[in-house]
Amino acid sequence: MNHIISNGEKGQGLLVRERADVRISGLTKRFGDGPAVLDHLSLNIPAGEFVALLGRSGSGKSTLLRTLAGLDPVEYGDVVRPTAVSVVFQESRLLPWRRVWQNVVLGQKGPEAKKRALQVLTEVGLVHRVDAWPLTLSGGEAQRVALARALVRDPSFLMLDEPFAALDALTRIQMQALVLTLWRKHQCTTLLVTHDVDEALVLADRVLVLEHGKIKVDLPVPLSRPRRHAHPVFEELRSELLQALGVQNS
Ligand SMILES: Nc1ncnc2c1ncn2[C@@H]1O[C@H](COP(=O)(O)OP(=O)(O)OP(=O)(O)O)[C@@H](O)[C@H]1O
Repeated sequence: MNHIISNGEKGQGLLVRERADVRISGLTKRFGDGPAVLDHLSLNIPAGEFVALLGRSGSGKSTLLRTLAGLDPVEYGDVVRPTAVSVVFQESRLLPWRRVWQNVVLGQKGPEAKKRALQVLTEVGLVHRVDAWPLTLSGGEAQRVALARALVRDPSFLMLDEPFAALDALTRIQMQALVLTLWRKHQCTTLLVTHDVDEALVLADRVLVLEHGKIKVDLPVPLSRPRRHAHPVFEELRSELLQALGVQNS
């Protein structure tokens, strides 16, 4: 059943429904009297697609994601997205006074909840830390718990806001591989916000660049996975994206 969460002054606002595709049309967002951060932005993400969103700092990536998640209101325009969504942020946002498994199934108690936590913690390779306290986890482990907490809700739309930005290079590569495995298994529509062009090209079916409140570049990645950085098409796409971001390609 469709359910309108917030009625826009113009457009329908945010509409949630069972289907797993995402449709955005004419989305406009400004803070106070400032310029439009999102300016009549339109975008469709078919069910199951993995999309990466790049853009310079301050270009509105997090604002778009927060709006899709329902954390910021839709004031102008229409957003239609699946009911079941999960978001993973750069920081794991775990409650330090709850054990790992309790953080995963926040609010649920009893043996069934713990069993479910064990299932998803196994998927993210962290079942051995099920009873640990968050403060004893490494940064990578904490993000695995955040991923498990996202998965436990069985999302049909998964949003990742620079989830690996604070991790070292090796851990980031391991986490990228994990995200691909989880995406394949769960087949959820996925939107990854990142600053890392190579990360976008390794993971996504399609890479977007946000600029002046609009999608400036919408680039399909016609490469099978696993992807090699040295592949000529990979290098071509990297150059194109770096140019779009105004970065010199050395
Ligand atoms: N709550 C807010 N109040 C006022 N301005 C805001 C608010 N949130 C974001 N902005 C402004 O909106 C613009 C876009 O911010 P946003 O965080 O979406 O960009 P971003 O592309 O995610 O940046 P970064 O890559 O640095 O994380 C920025 O100019 C920011 O200052």
